[in-house]
Amino acid sequence: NYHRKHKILLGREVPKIPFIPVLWSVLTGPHVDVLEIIPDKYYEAGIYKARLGANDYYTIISADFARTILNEPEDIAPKYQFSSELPVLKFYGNGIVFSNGEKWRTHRKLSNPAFNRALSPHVMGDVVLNTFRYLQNDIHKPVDIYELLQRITIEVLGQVAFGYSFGTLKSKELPDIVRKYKSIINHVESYPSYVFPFLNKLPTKRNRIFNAEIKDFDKFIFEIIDLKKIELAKRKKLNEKKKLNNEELLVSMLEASEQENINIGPQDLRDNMANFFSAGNDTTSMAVSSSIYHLAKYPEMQERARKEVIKALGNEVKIPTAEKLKEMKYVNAIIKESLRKYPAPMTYRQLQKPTKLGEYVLPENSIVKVSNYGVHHDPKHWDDPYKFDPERWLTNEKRHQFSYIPFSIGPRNCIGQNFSIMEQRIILVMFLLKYEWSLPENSIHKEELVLGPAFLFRPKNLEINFRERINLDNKK
Ligand code: HEM
Repeated sequence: NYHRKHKILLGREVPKIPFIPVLWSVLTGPHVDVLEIIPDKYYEAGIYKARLGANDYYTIISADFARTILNEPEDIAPKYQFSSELPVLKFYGNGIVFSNGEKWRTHRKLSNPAFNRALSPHVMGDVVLNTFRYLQNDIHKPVDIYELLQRITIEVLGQVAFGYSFGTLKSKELPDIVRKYKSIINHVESYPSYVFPFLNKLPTKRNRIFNAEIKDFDKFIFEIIDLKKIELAKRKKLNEKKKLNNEELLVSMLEASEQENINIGPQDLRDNMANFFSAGNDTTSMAVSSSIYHLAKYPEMQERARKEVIKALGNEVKIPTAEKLKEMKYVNAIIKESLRKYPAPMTYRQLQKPTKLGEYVLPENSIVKVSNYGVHHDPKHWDDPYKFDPERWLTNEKRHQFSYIPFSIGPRNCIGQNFSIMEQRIILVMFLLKYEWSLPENSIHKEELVLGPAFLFRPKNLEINFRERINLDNKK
């Protein structure tokens, strides 16, 4: 009667995941929603819900439902607002990733010019060359590939975001600020802090360390912002023709704010730098880890990819051009397939109006997660969905536009997707030229990639054996 009186649509009951798997996932640290293998009954519905703490979370695994949610204007399906007590918001602040409304629109407007310009492969390529030097003396030992890729992506982001070299590839010892940053991210991803928010207020040792690390990270970013502002003002005063390198995200944002006459304060700049930094680091590291892992598991794919690279670039280690990178169809199919199997699973929205999804009606204020992982494994759109198969990208088969959404689609899609694709291509192509690689005999990943307990996908101690094909003087 209440529903009828208030003209609220009624829909079918959304299938619910039983409490035990949800609890298990919380205790063991989830990496994919709650379910790693999604039963067909949920695919028939295209949606399921799970109760965590005080809330029901609706998870969308159908391409059609994903289209409905992701195409909603950003004020109808805004990002879900986590409580500001949570470590995730203490680190991300009110930057582009979690803000909504006018704030988000301003962030996006000021960030667009930097991400829309054509990228040069040289900064990334130089970092990969430094990686080869870094690995040189230890190449006979197994390499923790995810850890190595984090070093690479952090170094690339430091240089591209604010023209700063962290020096992650100079020695095994990580620079102090990078160690703190990684420790911050570990805490941000700790699941109990979401389910039992009161834990974040307790004066525990971990909370104290976290707060101190955030303070140090902020100090570091604020100093860089000040430096760039001074440099920019100096150049303007001298009316220098030679501009600052506006390929750097920070400089580009400062310039865009002047041109658009929008005053962006240091806190907003800090928040956005922290957002670009963490949104672009572990995601890309995971994507390349998956490509390298699958090429280790399937040596015939590795050989085929290498042949393609050598045909395009010659049999020597060099930085590829952006045009050459696009030509390599098989390498690009591997990258696409890696992003299909292990996408970034975080897309939380809170509906501002009741929303109809097929036979279901989600009430106003529902918390909805579009599961890129779920959508990417729907047997309606993917044959043998759990199989790693780059071949599926080499046919002309037409697919539902929303069946493949590793970077999301719609107003809140990933602003760094071209950046990441370029980075993945450069790393993979240069590694294929420089090394051959395989899984160690006793690898726990022989059958399937074993994931660690984290919010984003992350391999568990993935070691790879590398063998040098060509040395740095291009001798075989
Ligand atoms: C393989 C690599 C990457 C993947 C899979 C990925 C995936 C995604 C996804 C799914 C979203 C939407 C999140 C949501 O709706 O809640 C997103 C947003 C975002 N990504 Fe990425 N991303 C990657 C790399 C990057 C890089 C390299 C950067 C920056 C340097 C970046 C910056 C961002 C930002 C700033 C947003 C928020 C955009 C907005 O809300 O307007 N990402 N990303």
